[in-house]
Amino acid sequence: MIKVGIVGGTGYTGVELLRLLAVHPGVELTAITSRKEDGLPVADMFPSLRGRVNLAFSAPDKADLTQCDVVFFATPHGVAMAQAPALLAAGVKVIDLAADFRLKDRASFEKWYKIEHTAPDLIEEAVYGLPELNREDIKNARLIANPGCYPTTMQLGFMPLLKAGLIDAGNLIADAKSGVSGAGRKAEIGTLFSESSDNFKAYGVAGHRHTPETSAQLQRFTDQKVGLIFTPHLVPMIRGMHATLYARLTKEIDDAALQALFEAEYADAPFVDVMPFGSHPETRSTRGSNMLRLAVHRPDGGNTVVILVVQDNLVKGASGQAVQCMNLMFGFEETMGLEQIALLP
Ligand SMILES: NC(=O)C1=CN([C@@H]2O[C@H](COP(=O)(O)OP(=O)(O)OC[C@H]3O[C@@H](n4cnc5c(N)ncnc54)[C@H](OP(=O)(O)O)[C@@H]3O)[C@@H](O)[C@H]2O)C=CC1
Ligand SMILES: CC(=O)N[C@@H](CCC(=O)OP(=O)(O)O)C(=O)O
Repeated sequence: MIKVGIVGGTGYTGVELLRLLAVHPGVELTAITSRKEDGLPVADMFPSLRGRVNLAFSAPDKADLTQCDVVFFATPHGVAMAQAPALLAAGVKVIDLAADFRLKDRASFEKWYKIEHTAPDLIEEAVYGLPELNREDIKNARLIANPGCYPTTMQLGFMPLLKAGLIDAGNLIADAKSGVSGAGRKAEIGTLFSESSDNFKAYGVAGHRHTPETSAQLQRFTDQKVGLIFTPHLVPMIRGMHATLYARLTKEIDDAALQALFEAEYADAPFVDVMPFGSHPETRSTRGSNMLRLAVHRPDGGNTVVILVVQDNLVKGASGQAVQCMNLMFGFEETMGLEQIALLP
């Protein structure tokens, strides 16, 4: 059994980590922090965890995280970078669900997140926690930068096409929609029921911080300069993400070969489901599960490939992916504790 701590246990990704880790056979939860709820039993705040999590929240300065084997940061950007150096020095592995270590270019991080990086020495060491791209590096990592939810869909959709040199890398388009839980549990006008229900809108069209994250990662797979237009939208559902990705083919390939390319790429990826060519994945087929499903399309047999990608933003888009990384880092089966089937209807 490994000892696990969670910083930020009261937020949406924090409680999702608790849901997954409470029944993970290789894990003992030993510390869960909250600045505001020090001393409150976790199950008093989240009755879904009654009888499963018997700990109380502790204030961050009271929790002895150095006793843990691994600490997850389910916190806003900037928290993990302040605490990771001391934890790593004490031999504790760190998985950050925020963006502190996702961008290798410090200037780009500071531009997009508008905070100074206080642990720049760790940026190079951090491993980007997308197992389908970095499985071997994750196994040996001490520090994981867990990907953003939108970047997971975009990378897993575009990567096989880029690797095969089939598309114009300079003209990638991603039109993506997120459920409201993607914005976290903090109070914000835009996520009020009366603002976000029965409504649909784009945001961040002029530039979103997930564009540089996705472009930088995809750049590893092509010699062409990656150019990505990414438009996020907020949809009136609680969980779920749907990305529609467009790419222009630059080489001849038939539909069967295109499908075979994706199937071969993800043959050993337990959480990527390549659906039949031309099918229409639904977000509800992933709700509460760590599966990402995708389907390849080619409208009118032309030279535009459309990839449809769905996932649960809180599971494969955040906490499930973080547990998948933990499994790899500690030699557990990659799927351990992550085999939930999506909730229907
Ligand atoms: N929601 C999603 O779908 C996804 C989120 N992410 C990322 O995961 C991280 C967490 O997101 P989410 O769970 O949605 O956020 P929430 O706003 O729901 O939760 C944030 C948590 O962090 C704690 N917290 C806030 N500030 C501090 C601080 N300075 N020090 C210690 N703890 C703090 C809060 O607890 P308290 O106030 O009780 O201390 C709370 O538990 C973010 O970086 C987000 O960008 C990534 C992918 C998807
Ligand atoms: C719906 C919504 O607001 N979503 C968030 C993304 C959540 C997320 O994944 O944040 P990080 O990857 O940066 O950690 C947003 O667009 O800012």
